[in-house]
Amino acid sequence: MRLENVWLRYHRRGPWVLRGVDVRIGPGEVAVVLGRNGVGKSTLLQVAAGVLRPGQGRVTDRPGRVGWVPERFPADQPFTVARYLTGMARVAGLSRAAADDAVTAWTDRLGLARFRAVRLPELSKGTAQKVGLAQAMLRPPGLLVLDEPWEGLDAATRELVPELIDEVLAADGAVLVSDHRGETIRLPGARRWTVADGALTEETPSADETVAVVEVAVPSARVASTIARLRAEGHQILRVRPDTSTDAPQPQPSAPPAALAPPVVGEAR
Ligand SMILES: Nc1ncnc2c1ncn2[C@@H]1O[C@H](COP(=O)(O)OP(=O)(O)OP(=O)(O)O)[C@@H](O)[C@H]1O
Repeated sequence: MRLENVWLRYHRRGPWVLRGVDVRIGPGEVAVVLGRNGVGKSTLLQVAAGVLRPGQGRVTDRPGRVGWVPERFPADQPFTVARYLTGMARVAGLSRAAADDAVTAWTDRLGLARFRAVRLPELSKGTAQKVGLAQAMLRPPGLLVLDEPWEGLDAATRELVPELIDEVLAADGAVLVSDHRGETIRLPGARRWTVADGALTEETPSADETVAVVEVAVPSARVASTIARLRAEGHQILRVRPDTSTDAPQPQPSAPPAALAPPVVGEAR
């Protein structure tokens, strides 16, 4: 997909928010959009997603299926979670049966199962954000656009966001994500676009930004505190999984101590 000389302003005589943005993103690529508050990150994402049309310039080769997660999910709609998501799945072109399956799968995965019969306006902000995330993923998108997706989410769902991004990339989709909390700073392989004064510049990655994934094992009781400490040190938590080796025969006394520790925390720097 390419944004070609894109200019955008919200009012006829208003200031230009985007001034001649020219950028391209390909299948399997993720770009993090950075910049100070009010600089135009959301505006850029909305142009990319097709929510806003540029005043001048154009967007070409946008994938057919776009998943758009706005900064604030518009929860002021008179539907239950299940009705809303099923409707969105149908709009995305799924058959009734496939829509039902997708809604079940995504509400389960995002911890929304017990909210299926709850009306959108009654949801907390974080739960509504999860519905926004589910809605974008019901049908695998060729372009996933996430505007500050970590805002208001609980810790477990925040962990899931990089996983969802990876899944879209693995299926050759492209992902754009804005971030003012620095959560994506170590999204492995992400391009970094900075918006300032209406223009977009791309940082060229330097060699010391390459990442490695390190698995560490900690006692179950210390998982939460370890995650908090690693995050505070600027590491990205990729996933937390139980240690399956506890199902295996007991290790011999000579086995390394790591084999005895139950859960494993994966992290990258
Ligand atoms: N619907 C709108 N009508 C008029 N002006 C708008 C509208 N939406 C955004 N703007 C203005 O456009 C500029 C860019 O806003 P935008 O939301 O894209 O910035 P942002 O970088 O995403 O900010 P934040 O980090 O606070 O979300 C701001 O000056 C904002 O006030």
